[in-house]
Amino acid sequence: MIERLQVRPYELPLRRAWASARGGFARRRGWLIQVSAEGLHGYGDCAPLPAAGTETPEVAWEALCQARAVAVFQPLDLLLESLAPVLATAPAARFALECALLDLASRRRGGALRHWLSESARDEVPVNAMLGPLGTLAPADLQTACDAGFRVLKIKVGIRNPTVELKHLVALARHLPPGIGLRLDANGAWEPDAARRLIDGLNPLPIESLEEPLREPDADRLATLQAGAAFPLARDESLHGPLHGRLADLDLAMLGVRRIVLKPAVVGGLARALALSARARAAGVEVVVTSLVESAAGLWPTAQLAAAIGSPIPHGLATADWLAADLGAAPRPRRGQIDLPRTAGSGFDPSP
Ligand SMILES: O=C(O)CCC(=O)C1=CC=C[C@@H](O)[C@@H]1C(=O)O
Ligand SMILES: [Mg+2]
Repeated sequence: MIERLQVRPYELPLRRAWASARGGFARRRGWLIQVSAEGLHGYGDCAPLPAAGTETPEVAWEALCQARAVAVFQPLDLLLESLAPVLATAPAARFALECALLDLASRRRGGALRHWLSESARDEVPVNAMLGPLGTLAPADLQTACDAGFRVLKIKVGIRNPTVELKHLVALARHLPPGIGLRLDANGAWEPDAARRLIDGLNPLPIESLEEPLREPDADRLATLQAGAAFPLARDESLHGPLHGRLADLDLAMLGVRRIVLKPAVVGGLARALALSARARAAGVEVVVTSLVESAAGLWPTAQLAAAIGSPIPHGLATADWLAADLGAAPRPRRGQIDLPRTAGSGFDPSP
């Protein structure tokens, strides 16, 4: 039975501004959720980012207020169901509440959250380095990430002229050690012709994947591009535009791409992301989990989800260093992976 649900606002500055073809941000604002029962606490993070596909902060706040109003004396496993109508359009709020409930439930059981999600969860998660926008990068930046043990380096593209960007990528790739791949994210920047030319130019380079190449990403156009690409194309935010309501019964082999990117705060929670990933992998589609550049309270359960999914492809969870302050100790990669603790719950504990 839930005894208390607290919602605390926070605001965390970034060390340097985040930039992408969809805009950026210099700070992350959200709410730390704490659910309490029998002397134990569970935590979740609601940090909406509409550009990535979540609800607005106003809609999330409304949903959290409703949750706070009805939570006390509810059984843990019934809260989300009782709020289904309001949470249907508030995935970041739903994610936060579910994380807090599952963190508490797994602490009560004395096991790690990943084992609540899957008995065969791994204890470590391979992750990519997130280097930021291409225009800011020199070979030394890539070398630093390689020296830290990352095998996949993610770079934001689609911000400057495509010909300039291609030249820059060719120059950077010349300095890459063997076995290192570049993960590019265009965040929907290009028209089909520009995307086609870019992909032709990228094909000889060590590109690990390319997220969201197209401004209008319909499945046929993506499939044509994918057929000419030597690496996986991935859908991320375009899973949640017009497709969103149809995701539940969509054949995921028909998305036009070889990979999907799942952000549990956009999908509406850990269990939903896990189910979607199982369907994707059964359809032969690769899955990558990424953060929403949120606080440690959101990053820990997202890393637990990635461990439960168990996909060997590096996940986008090395974002804690982008924040100049945090709500607690965050998962930090070592040698290109996050090692998850054996302790009960998600791994998050708030700083005193
Ligand atoms: O994937 C990563 O390594 C980090 C997460 C990440 O890149 C993103 C998080 C939030 C918003 C986006 O700009 C971006 C993405 O589109 O994947
Ligand atoms: Mg992306």
